[in-house]
Amino acid sequence: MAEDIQPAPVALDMRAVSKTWRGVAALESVSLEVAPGEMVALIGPSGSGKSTLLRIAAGLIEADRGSGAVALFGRRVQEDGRLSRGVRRVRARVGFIFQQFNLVGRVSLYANVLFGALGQLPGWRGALGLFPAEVRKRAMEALERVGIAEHAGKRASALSGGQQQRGAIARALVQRAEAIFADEPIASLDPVSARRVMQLLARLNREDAITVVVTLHQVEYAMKYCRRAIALKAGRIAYDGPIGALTRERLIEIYGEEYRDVVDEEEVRP
Ligand SMILES: Nc1ncnc2c1ncn2[C@@H]1O[C@H](COP(=O)(O)OP(=O)(O)OP(=O)(O)O)[C@@H](O)[C@H]1O
Repeated sequence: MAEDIQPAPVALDMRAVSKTWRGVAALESVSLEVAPGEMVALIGPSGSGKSTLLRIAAGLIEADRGSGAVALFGRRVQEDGRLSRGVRRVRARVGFIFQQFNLVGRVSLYANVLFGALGQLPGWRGALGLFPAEVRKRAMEALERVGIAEHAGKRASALSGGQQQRGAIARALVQRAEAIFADEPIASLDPVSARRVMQLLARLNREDAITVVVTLHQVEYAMKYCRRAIALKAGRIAYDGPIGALTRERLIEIYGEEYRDVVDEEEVRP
């Protein structure tokens, strides 16, 4: 008898998700799917709901009661505004990267990267800092991969923003994250560091098939590194499709009339 072939579960599946903060709607019935191995830019004006969406997707916050289900790799994260009981296990499959790097400043970069493996160890080993040799080897390999191994022994707080951000990505590698959700990872970085971080995310997506969802303020970066864009406007999906089809007029619809001036100014620059 032929075996049933199960389709691979989608990496992120959100159904009719709404979120209201003290009476203000941040997300209104948002539904989307991200396939494993995609690299998706989440764009839209300030306050359009990008961070809220990413946090709900990772199970860091609960959606409103009455919302549909959110699943990662076929596992329930939350439904009807309640986190599922297994949410920690599901969350462990996602590396979350924040604008402000989120490393522990007073310990070494190396220790921060090791922390990525905490979920894989029995609690007491992690608490005592007893990381097996194999994990320590993986931590150094991850630091080499992101190009900052020579800084391993430095306190995280002594590193530049770009180095800290690459450290956060190395931590996600040690975590063996299957997806990386990056919330404005380059907003605090200079253009050279920003490019490095985006190149790194694109490389991990390409070489390791890590699913990447990245919120970006700069549309140019989205165009350069992502094939698909999801645009939010006032908590609703205003665009979901190939980045190449995001025309100037569509962008003006998303960002408002003033965006026309931004584009025009850029066009007349020598
Ligand atoms: N913790 C919170 N408490 C109250 N309101 C919040 C909270 N977080 C977000 N909001 C509100 O929800 C809406 C969406 O915010 P969100 O941060 O998700 O947007 P965003 O698109 O990520 O914005 P930005 O690009 O400026 O980071 C905004 O009106 C914001 O003020």
